[in-house]
Amino acid sequence: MDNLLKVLALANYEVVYLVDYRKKQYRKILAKPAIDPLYPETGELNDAAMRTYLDSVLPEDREKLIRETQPEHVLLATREHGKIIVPYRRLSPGGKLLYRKIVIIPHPDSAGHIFAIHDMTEEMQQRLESGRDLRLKEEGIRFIVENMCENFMIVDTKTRHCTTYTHNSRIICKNDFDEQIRWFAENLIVPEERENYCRYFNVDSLMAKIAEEGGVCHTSCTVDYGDDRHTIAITSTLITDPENGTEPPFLFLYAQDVTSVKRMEETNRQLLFYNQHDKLTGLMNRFATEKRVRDHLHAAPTGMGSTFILIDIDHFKSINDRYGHLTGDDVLRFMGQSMKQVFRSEDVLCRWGGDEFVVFVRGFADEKAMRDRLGILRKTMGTFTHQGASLDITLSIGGVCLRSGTTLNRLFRLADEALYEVKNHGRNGISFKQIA
Ligand SMILES: Nc1nc2c(ncn2[C@@H]2O[C@H](COP(=O)(O)OP(=O)(O)OP(=O)(O)O)[C@@H](O)[C@H]2O)c(=O)[nH]1
Repeated sequence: MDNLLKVLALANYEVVYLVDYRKKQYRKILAKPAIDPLYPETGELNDAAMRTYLDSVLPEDREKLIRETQPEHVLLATREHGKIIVPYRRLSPGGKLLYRKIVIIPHPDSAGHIFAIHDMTEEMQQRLESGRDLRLKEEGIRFIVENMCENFMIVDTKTRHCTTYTHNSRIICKNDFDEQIRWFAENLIVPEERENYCRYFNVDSLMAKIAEEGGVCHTSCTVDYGDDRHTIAITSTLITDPENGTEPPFLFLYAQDVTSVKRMEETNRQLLFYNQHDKLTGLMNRFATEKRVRDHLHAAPTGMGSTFILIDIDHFKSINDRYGHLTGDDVLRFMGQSMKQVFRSEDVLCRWGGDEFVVFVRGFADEKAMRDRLGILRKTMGTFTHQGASLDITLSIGGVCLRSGTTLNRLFRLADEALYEVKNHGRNGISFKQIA
């Protein structure tokens, strides 16, 4: 009995009674210091004090508590199982919800039974708190999943059974992953991507790819929704069942429509491009060129050469006047293409304005090589035809090759002087400013 009391005292008991069913009496044998006044000291079973206590038990738990503490049930159940545990809730006199648990065991030294009432309020509150935390977390995850991933799929890698979650009523959900992938391929994926799509979503190779790429892998595909084409980004990863960590993992795939993001990226890319380039020829514009040349000259080591060339289409105004503005535009476009063919991609090629063009060659000041390239450009421009007839386009070109550091203003002034020499000598020629 001493041992038993010690055990009970260690547990979070509230009060311990000895109940004698034969004498129909109960007696309090142990209680916490600040005991609830509703617990009577001693009395007869079903007396007024006991009924008052039972009245404080929540109605939905009361019936079960009465039933399980009936003498016949207690005698039978404790003989069979050794003890009875009945959890219940009651209200304190101040109206506070209390969680209790009654443990009934036969008294080792007498015919009676020990009724130990445990206070479980704190424990239950903690459990409810953590349960609520978990529920909130699950709600949060559900929200993220539903809003971020419009569609996702969980695939049992052992059986290939898949569950597809989708907001898209057009998607027909299949139970088998391979069948689902086939359905997507045949009904949504654009024909030119179907083969690759099916190959990518082969479970074994996808799992190998996930492992190779450190746990997550991404792809994108183009789908057709009627007249609309969408870009869908698909992320694949593996998840394990938290309840059964030894089972093979599940494949988790989620898809996001990134069409608007892609469009925005493309618009931004175009905006950036046309901020620096001339729309008609695709060459760099004057603003971007000035910055590029200045940046280069600023960073270039002393002694690094550079070439700056000004090119003017001869009598361009009369081309416009004779053949129309649109043909003039064609000539300008042709000039842009020809410059790109003749010079290297790292050279700065610019439409300075109107019919005037600039070439800036970084780290290179070989006049002969430049004259050769400009010769090809002049020849190419001479091949321009309009409605089958040659327009005999000629160029006036002034340039300067400098072997030492300088400024953009100086380069421009020297090239401009060389250009005017050509113009003063009847156009259609090349002149390079000689620097002593
Ligand atoms: N078609 C077309 N014409 C343009 C464009 N920008 C400028 N121009 C025209 O280009 C012409 C340039 O004339 P000018 O500066 O007199 O040059 P030019 O006729 O080549 O005379 P020279 O340089 O002395 O041979 C002007 O008539 C402009 O209207 C354009 O984007 N498209």
